[in-house]
Amino acid sequence: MSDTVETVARTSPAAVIVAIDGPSGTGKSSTSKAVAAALGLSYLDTGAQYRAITWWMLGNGVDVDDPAAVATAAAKPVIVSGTDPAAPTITVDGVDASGPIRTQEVTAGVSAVSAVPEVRTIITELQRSIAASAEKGIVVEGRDIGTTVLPDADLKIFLTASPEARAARRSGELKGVDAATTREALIKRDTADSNRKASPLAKAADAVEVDTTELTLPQVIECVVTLVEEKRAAK
Ligand SMILES: Nc1ncnc2c1ncn2[C@@H]1O[C@H](COP(=O)(O)OP(=O)(O)OP(=O)(O)O)[C@@H](O)[C@H]1O
Ligand SMILES: Nc1ccn([C@H]2C[C@H](O)[C@@H](COP(=O)(O)O)O2)c(=O)n1
Repeated sequence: MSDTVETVARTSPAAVIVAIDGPSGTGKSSTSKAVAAALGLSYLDTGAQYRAITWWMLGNGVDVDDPAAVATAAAKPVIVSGTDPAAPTITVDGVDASGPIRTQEVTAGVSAVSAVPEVRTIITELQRSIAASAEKGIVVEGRDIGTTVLPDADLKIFLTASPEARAARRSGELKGVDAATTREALIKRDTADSNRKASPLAKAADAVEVDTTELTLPQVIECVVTLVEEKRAAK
């Protein structure tokens, strides 16, 4: 029996596992949190976990551009994710990391750290165990959830949006940073995440693709809630 089959078998039969993947700024976090809250499911932001391990590396003098050094240190930090969609949390060695993991320094280093296979093995194991303990089910968002972490998920969604739309959304958050700079930065990160060898950003063959370019956030949420409800009814 594969790890994933065990994961699904340990959750209640009514539990629904939803994988939401896609490039940066497509709306994964906003959508996943809202869908989980609306349906009483847990929520896991896997990008936050990769950011947390990157933050620890930076704070502990590990060169994030040295894959061997990152691999050697990968098992040292203890990362804990809280899965309440109304108040998701992330700690590293017991310290709240929710603010520091969003800095530019972490954003610039996270693609290199998350490309290291030893890092992915540890974080993937953690993600599967969190999904397995979500009694009512869970919405897990990231880059490789449908392809690698939870290939037997009940529903897989792949969100997309044009680079222009994604840059405009991010520029709205990052006051003072122009859309062209933001666009270049997110394309650079997507390219690195899509081209790494270890479980790259990719759409699973059985994922439903939702292009959010012309959709409002409430429209995307409604679309995904409907898809989850259909899956639940068919279980
Ligand atoms: N359909 C939409 N229309 C307009 N704005 C949106 C839409 N979806 C998300 N946003 C906004 O875009 C920004 C990025 O969304 P979000 O953080 O959910 O994306 P993400 O895919 O999780 O990004 P990342 O992978 O970089 O964490 C947020 O400010 C969010 O409110
Ligand atoms: N399943 C995942 C989730 C995230 N990553 C990496 C790649 C991203 O650039 C980075 C930060 O994610 P974000 O907070 O922007 O969603 O983490 C990954 O490799 N696999």
